[in-house]
Amino acid sequence: MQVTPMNVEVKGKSSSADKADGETIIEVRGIRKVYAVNQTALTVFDGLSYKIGRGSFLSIIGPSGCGKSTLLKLISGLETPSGGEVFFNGRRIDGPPKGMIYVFQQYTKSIFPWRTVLQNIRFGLDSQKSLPAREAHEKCMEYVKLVGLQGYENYYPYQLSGGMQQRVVIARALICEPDVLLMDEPFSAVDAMTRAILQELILKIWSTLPITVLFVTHDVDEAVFLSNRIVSLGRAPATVREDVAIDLAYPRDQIRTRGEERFNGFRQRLFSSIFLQEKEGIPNA
Ligand SMILES: Nc1ncnc2c1ncn2[C@@H]1O[C@H](COP(=O)(O)OP(=O)(O)OP(=O)(O)O)[C@@H](O)[C@H]1O
Repeated sequence: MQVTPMNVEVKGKSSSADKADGETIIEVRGIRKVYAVNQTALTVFDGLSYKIGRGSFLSIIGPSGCGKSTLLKLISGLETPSGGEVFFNGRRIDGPPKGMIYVFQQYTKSIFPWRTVLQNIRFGLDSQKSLPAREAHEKCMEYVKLVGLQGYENYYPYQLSGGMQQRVVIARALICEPDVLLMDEPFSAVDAMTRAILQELILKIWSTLPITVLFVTHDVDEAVFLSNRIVSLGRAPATVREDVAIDLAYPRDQIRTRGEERFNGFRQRLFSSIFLQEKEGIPNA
């Protein structure tokens, strides 16, 4: 399936091609997170602070189990910090706030198998019940186009590939017009080529819509390809080990960008930092 060029104009929002980190949209201030595991305390964060600029594409990387997903859950209000605070648009978060949407890795668990593509996307609009049926349909169709699924709107999930199902989930998230899209390993369940295509798709979406993307991934290359900033966490209790501005030019291209010498420079620096930590954690490695 081809990624269609996007000519969608999302009503009520201006397009923001200039994606330089803007004012702070999210602030994590001195957060602690302690889990109780088998009657012992596991401290994942012990006073982490960080500010995220509006409009950024920030990837969070780090060794396995360092707390990447936990950080995303704390930011989204799905998890409560044991100490410290998270602010979104200057307001302290004390539960999932309006304006943030979570996209998980396991699209099969987020998609409704008994609903068509259009009906799945329509579900994202259900909070706007006042929207007349025709307008709702037109809006859903805009998002079908945005994710390149035109022609498939009446298909059921079982009739779609994994990558197409993840597109449905992304469209359903975006139709809520969030300020922040939180993505936790969203492409790790699809094959390598589909993943490369979805990476380009999410970049096109990010450059079209005024959204901030927080993206958790194990894949350093994916993080460098997508992000304008990468935070690399150390092992728990996690601190920010590296905070790198990825100043490769946008629009990025799977072949040209990955061939750039500076792409490899970023990749090498971040990969070695994580790899050495992973190795330290394995006895006799
Ligand atoms: N609900 C929970 N209860 C207890 N421990 C948890 C819970 N959620 C996460 N943990 C633990 O917290 C630590 C951080 O987990 P988290 O999933 O945030 O790490 P991660 O960096 O995203 O991991 P990975 O890279 O392997 O996906 C891990 O040791 C994990 O076992």
